[in-house]
Amino acid sequence: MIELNFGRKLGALDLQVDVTLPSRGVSALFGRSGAGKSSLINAVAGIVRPDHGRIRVGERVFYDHDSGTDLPIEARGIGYVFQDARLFPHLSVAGNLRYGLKRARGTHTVGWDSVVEVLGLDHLLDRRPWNLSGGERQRVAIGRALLRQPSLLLMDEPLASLDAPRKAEVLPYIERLAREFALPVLYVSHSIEEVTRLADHLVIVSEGRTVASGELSDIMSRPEHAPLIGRYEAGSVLDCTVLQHNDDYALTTLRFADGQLRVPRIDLDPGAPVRVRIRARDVALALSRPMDVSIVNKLPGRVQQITPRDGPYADVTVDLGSRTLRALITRESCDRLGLQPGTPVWTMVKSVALDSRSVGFSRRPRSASPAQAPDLPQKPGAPAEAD
Ligand SMILES: Nc1ncnc2c1ncn2[C@@H]1O[C@H](COP(=O)(O)OP(=O)(O)OP(=O)(O)O)[C@@H](O)[C@H]1O
Repeated sequence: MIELNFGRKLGALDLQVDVTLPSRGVSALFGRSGAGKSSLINAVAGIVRPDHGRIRVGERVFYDHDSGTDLPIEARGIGYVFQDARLFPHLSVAGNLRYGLKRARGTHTVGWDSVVEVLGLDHLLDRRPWNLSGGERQRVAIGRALLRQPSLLLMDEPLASLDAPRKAEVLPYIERLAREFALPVLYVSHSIEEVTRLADHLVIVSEGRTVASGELSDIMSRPEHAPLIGRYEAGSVLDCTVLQHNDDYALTTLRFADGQLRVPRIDLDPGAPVRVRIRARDVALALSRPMDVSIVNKLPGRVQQITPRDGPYADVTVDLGSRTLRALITRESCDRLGLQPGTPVWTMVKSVALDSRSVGFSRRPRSASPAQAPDLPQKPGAPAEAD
């Protein structure tokens, strides 16, 4: 585990961190600009020294105020990827990668060939940084950080300087590295779309404090976090697998623990793991099974919690069986339908709300590979397929 329990006053920022993170997979640090995310990972890297507390990564104590332990930056075995690639302009791509390898410490577990393959760098090795696109430069920077054989990879908004197409190009590489190399990644971002695609664990940072920490889908599903995530973007995250495609209608059916979802066609084989983010504002509720509506995704459940917001809206959390789905509806509709905790309802999600741009489908980095994808049982009472 990674134990981060420390504080530091930085100008007006009172950084107070208290979280335990898993020692594998991607832990995202999410929060608004100025929340303290960079300061937090800089303390882990040894660039910022805490005033008190403790930082431990696995068995290694990086910082412990009480015992006076404060490992120098070089001794921490950290890989760091910044917003800008910071490559050496006079070195080729291969030269930049070799620089990482030369500075490696400890056992070499990350090999040159696997880094080149996973990050798609083979055809770039002889090129100079000025000759690369922004996305390619970031892939080289990630490769260089990995070849240092880090015990922890820190990534501070690594896509922030890229335009949308370059972001889309680099994201699958980051997903893949988290799956292929068994090292923890701390990933700083203020983009919920990126976080949803990449993270296993989510930490919300607000005004210098770590205000929520837990499994991504759990933290995303809690209405109290909506103001921190952004009211427009807040919603639920469902881990699914591809069931089948309908080529005539260009649709794909996904399966998850509580039923199925039909979405615009996605180019993945049946069995492939996929993560779907469903915004609360895209979910409607009905008291009986809607028969004559165009919406194809209809899932039964029970109201679990109703959280009225200031203004016209209420957040309704619906228990689908083993997962929850959040709906944002008006308080007026809530009253008109007489919704209470326990009320049976049908949730409805338009397929067109689940396109890859607005939602972000993703191969899940840490789930089973397509060949091993679990054959999820159907919940009794769940519809045989999205109808
Ligand atoms: N050494 C310092 N002295 C004074 N103030 C500092 C120092 N370091 C950081 N701060 C302040 O702390 C606040 C948080 O900065 P930080 O970069 O950690 O936030 P962030 O969440 O990463 O934001 P962004 O996404 O914009 O990078 C900022 O207001 C910054 O000015």
